[in-house]
Amino acid sequence: MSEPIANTALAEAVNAALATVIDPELRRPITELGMVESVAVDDAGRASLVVLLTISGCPLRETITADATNALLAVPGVAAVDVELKVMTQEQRDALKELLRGQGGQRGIPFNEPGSLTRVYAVASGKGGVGKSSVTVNLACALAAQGLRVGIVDADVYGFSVPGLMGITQQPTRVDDMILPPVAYGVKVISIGMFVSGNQPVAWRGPMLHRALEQFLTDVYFGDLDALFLDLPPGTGDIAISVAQLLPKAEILVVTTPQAAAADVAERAGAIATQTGQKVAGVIENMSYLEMPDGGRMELFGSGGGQVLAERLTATVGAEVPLLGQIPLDIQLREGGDTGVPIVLGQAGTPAAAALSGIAGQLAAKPRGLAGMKLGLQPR
Ligand SMILES: Nc1ncnc2c1ncn2[C@@H]1O[C@H](COP(=O)(O)OP(=O)(O)OP(=O)(O)O)[C@@H](O)[C@H]1O
Repeated sequence: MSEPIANTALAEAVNAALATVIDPELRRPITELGMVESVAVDDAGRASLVVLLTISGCPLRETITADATNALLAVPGVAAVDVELKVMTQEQRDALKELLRGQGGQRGIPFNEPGSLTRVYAVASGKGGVGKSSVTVNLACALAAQGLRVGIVDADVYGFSVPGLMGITQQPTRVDDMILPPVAYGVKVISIGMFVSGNQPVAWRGPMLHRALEQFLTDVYFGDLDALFLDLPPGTGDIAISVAQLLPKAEILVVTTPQAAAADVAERAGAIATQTGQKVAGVIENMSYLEMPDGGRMELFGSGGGQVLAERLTATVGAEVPLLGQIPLDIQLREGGDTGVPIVLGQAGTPAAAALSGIAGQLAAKPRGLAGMKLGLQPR
């Protein structure tokens, strides 16, 4: 253990600097997480910092080392930095888990707690290939870019594609029974794809899917989120039912193409809400048109499907279901998906990115979910 820093002003500046170092997975200052074991600065201005990692193979050790070094070098009076990495003891890890999960460290789905303000959106579609995953990823990134805390659960078990769309190759870190999701563009992402090796198909049936989703929602540490998106498999299968059971507060976002036939199938995906008691937050029409070089619009997949679907769902569920936006076809949207840089971040000026950001803006404008919130009144 090193000596405490004698110079109070320097000690304060060093602590303040370390408080700016954010753990890349937990997204909280390393000082709050009990990750700073000790810090000392000698007369020559050489700082010695001991950082406690959650697990020995922590994939982000280099990021933490570099961030802590840079933060300390910015402190006047610090000329050089040595970082020693150690691993937490079981006791320290337990204390960390308790800090993250709250007193008693109980396990459960945090988004269902009465005080949870997270808005949960289940992104559904009638059929595959309409751009559900691309829309999910872009909405999440657009909200994160606005400073919101956002997570994605890629529950599209048969066609998981979110990690690829966001350029994520890192595996989740396990801290005992707690899973820390990789973060890309400020969005915490967990996917079935991170738990199967290579490109193996997931041949799971209903009960297993339900358990996998339940585990994601219980064991993955998302922290306090403003919005959580679930990318569902296409159709009205088991997962949609599981989501309704596991996250009754989840609102459904239905993605469709403008084609009348696609809207017909999508209506079934949205109408499931009448059976599950969920709310339909809105319809998103994707692949609405292709902008021609002369400024004209070619409606490759017909037109009007999104509006018709919104009207039909409004009638079916008995509450206003708005058409939240129409996203044009854009090669750059597909390319952004292929390279792992969502179009709202990589090509923000394009009409497709503007349409996606417009939809994200409508979601961001909604107040954080207050339904079922406790008033916090205590009987005296
Ligand atoms: N507006 C668009 N313009 C151009 N390409 C698009 C657009 N939307 C989606 N795509 C492309 O269409 C393909 C299918 O999109 P995506 O994977 O997002 O669909 P999906 O509905 O999630 O499919 P599945 O349910 O089968 O996983 C991808 O290659 C994607 O890049």
